[in-house]
Amino acid sequence: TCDICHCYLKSQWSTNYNNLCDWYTHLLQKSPSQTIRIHVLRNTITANPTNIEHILKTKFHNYPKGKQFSMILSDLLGNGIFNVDGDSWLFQRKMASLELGNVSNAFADVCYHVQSRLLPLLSSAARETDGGLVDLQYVFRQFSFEYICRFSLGLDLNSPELPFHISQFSDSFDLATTLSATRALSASPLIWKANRILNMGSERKLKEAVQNVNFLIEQVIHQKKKVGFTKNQDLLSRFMVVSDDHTFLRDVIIIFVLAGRDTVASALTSFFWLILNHREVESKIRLELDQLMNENQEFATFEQVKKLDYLHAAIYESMRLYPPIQFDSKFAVEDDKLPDGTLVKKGTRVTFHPYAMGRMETIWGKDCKEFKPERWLKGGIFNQESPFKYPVFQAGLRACLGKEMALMEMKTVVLCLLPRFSFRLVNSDGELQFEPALTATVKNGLPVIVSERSVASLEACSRSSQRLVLTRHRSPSIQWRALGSIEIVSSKKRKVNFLQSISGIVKPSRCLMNVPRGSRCYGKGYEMMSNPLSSFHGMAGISSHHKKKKKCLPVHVGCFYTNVRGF
Ligand code: HEM
Repeated sequence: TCDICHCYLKSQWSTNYNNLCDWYTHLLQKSPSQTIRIHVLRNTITANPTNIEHILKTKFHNYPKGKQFSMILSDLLGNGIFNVDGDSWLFQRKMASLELGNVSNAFADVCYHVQSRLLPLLSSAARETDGGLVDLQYVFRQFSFEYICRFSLGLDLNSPELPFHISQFSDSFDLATTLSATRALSASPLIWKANRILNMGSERKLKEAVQNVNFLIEQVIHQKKKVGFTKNQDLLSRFMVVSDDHTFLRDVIIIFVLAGRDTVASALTSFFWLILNHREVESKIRLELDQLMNENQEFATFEQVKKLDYLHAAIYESMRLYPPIQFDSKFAVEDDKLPDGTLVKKGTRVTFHPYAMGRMETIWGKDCKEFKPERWLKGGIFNQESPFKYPVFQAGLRACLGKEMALMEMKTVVLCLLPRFSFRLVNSDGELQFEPALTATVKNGLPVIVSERSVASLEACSRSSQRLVLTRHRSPSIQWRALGSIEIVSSKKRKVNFLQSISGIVKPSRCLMNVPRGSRCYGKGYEMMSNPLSSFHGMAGISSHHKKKKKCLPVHVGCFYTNVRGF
């Protein structure tokens, strides 16, 4: 008799929505209590922050992960922290939080990893004529997998002594997570359980993949025992000091690989998709970095990274709209009543939905669907919201332990990539669509054209409708050559042809940039449009006035600049 259940059972939702999350979002937006119930799934789904505080904090002990969840992932995750409740969870949490507390140590490692793996990979792609085609989602998955292997297993992927090729591990790991996730999609748990007993179909493949993963981790443990591990900084070595139980060690490590890999890659993928669709945000990030770093500094320091409020806000904002873990469930131990009056029966499931929550007007206001990092800033400083409004890292006693590390890792990647490369989306239309997986995975990846900024830059402005901010580069004097002339459109939308308006040297306090000698630019807020006519040379830089005021200068540029050095 329930319309929602009817629609669910007949999959009628799929005529209007690309995925289940969007349909749930629609239902939650319509619900006065921001809570719905799918009776046939015995599932209460909520996007109500007060309910979430109740589930994750006030009544934490009534809402453990539950057997249903741990059974689905038990073959891969064993008794690792994700998959257990009670004392075993508490012990692992204490141990792991010691390890994850020291983000500044991890920063050095992330930098090393970005420089030795990520930058060379993108540079080689960018060297292709007209830029190289790369799938950023794939690149980020590889990067975060390799980094988390370094962090948790201590594997140096540049070392000739690596006990196996990293792709062996990542392929088996991928297969095992995908097949575990598909268990949750089967109509009844009895189906996959029967297949497991009979060792058939995807269950047979899952068993083989898990055996491979176990074998490879076992090899690492053996190698560590051979060469010694007490002085090592990685997570496995730390746990090996307190335990010799290989199954326990394996379970601990697997969780970290899972927790730290796909989440970060997913967050980076949607972040890049968003900023490449919102060039003004990308430009503000570049500007913020530029203002912070010294003239000849190659990479930001840890202390500098902590000061990047705008970037921090942009990352939070992108995960508000695209949380890597779109929803999460618990199972009620006893009957309960949520603060909004919804009754929850013992043994049933309660799901909270960060993806839907990011789209709720009741939480974020009328502009909730817009990508606006500014909503996180007060007077230019990042302003934290309640984690129950934003449970992207979960909240309460079981909140994500790797949050700080993940944020630092993401920021480091963004800071290293943006000044060096330009990215252009291959498919810039439409919304992101996701595949069914444990963490949000973009369907068909994120193909982009990457080119090195020092060679051909400002390519962002190839479409006249795009906005960008020209920022001062760190090198002291920048020679640049732009092909095409520029037309300035005043704030009154009166077009002034750039070449016609040549009449003296620009005043530094009022200009967009020091344009060719004799050219004139007007005050802030003017927009420029292209009109390919001729080429000119000059020095580029943002005026000290704007730098001091930390103001961004929005411009429209419609031409392709080539041979721009220094931007
Ligand atoms: C953007 C990146 C990340 C996001 C969005 C994220 C989100 C989450 C969420 C939602 C949970 C709760 C899962 C549940 O209990 O069902 C969680 C737990 C956890 N995360 Fe993260 N995570 C991220 C990155 C990381 C990283 C990099 C690490 C470690 C290297 C990590 C380590 C953990 C651990 C150990 C837990 C289990 C905590 C517990 O059960 O007490 N996470 N994370």
